[in-house]
Amino acid sequence: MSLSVDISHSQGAFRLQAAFESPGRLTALFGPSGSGKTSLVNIIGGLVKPESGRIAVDGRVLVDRKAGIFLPRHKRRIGYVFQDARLFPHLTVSQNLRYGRWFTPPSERYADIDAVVGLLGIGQLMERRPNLLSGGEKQRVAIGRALLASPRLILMDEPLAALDDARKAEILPYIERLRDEAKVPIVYVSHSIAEVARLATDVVILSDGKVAAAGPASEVLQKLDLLPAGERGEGGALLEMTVAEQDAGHAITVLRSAAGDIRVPVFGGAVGQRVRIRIRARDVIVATQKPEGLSALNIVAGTVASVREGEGAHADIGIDCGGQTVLARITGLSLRTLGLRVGQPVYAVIKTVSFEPGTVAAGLNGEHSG
Ligand SMILES: Nc1ncnc2c1ncn2[C@@H]1O[C@H](COP(=O)(O)OP(=O)(O)OP(=O)(O)O)[C@@H](O)[C@H]1O
Repeated sequence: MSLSVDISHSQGAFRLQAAFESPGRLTALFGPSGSGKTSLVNIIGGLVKPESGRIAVDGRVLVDRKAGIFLPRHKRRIGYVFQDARLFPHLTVSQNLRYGRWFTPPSERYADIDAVVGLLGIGQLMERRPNLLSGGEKQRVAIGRALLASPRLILMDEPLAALDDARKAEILPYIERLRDEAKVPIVYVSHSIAEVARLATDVVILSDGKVAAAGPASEVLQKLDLLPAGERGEGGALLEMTVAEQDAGHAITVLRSAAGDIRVPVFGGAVGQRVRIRIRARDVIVATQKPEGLSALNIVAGTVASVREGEGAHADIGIDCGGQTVLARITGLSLRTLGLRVGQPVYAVIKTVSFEPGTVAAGLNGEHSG
């Protein structure tokens, strides 16, 4: 899959100038309020014609101002999912879903209704009208309707923003399945690191209309200073691991990767299941010798791979643990006291209880670029 964007556009005093390439299945557009996320979504969707530039999805050009190409909205084959589900109130779920298919020529329909209903777990809702659905159920139906139009790209603009935490938790696994099984690239707008860390294969950080960083989620979420200020404390490493053991007696799950074992509060996956965990940089302690007599259950050996001193009193230490990088945010004072330098063997210490629900999730199925 591929999404290629290189556009500029002015709206009043605001100038959006965005260029990035994403090979991933779910590209998160991430940034603070007013950074240009919705403007970019509107340009990708064809609601706004950019002053200059080009956008292509899987090699298909949606707009290329130099070449005089501007595909109108209805020819872009883009499925939208907004914050509010926007279902037709007078139609049942089944009718809402089928509505999505009307506008796609039969020869171009790839989405099968039974498969979509199964993917989103909405089979028991088919005869209900939207007013009898919970917020999370409505959003699942809205995703189904978008998917049944057999789109070539799905644009999700803060689809969870209107839901409470319990409803968010309910719907996230379905978006993960969509990402892994639907074989259609997704652009996902959010300003929550928790969501982005869970879902994104690739991340584009927008700041004041410009791309501050773009690349694989595991790399971009380590650039703490580029993350929106309010979310910086949530940034850190994303590690791909496998469920190795369930220690029911202690309500702990042991995860394994080349980085070593990590113990997290019990997570319901089966042994062998791939998971992705987020380790916040602020939850990691660096030790130059293996600590003993410590309550923290996770002591992971590694080597200092990078040292970046921030503008404040802190420093970000990248620790290579068996090929995956764990990031630690420590004070500049600790950096100097410990004399940390690239290549030095160290231990990353992480408390098990720092892995709250949502920091451990199903891993990516299939290849990164899918
Ligand atoms: N039609 C318009 N005319 C002039 N300025 C506009 C127009 N639409 C948006 N803007 C400005 O463009 C900037 C980017 O807005 P945009 O809605 O894209 O940001 P955003 O990142 O999606 O924000 P949020 O997270 O709050 O939705 C803002 O400063 C906004 O005021």
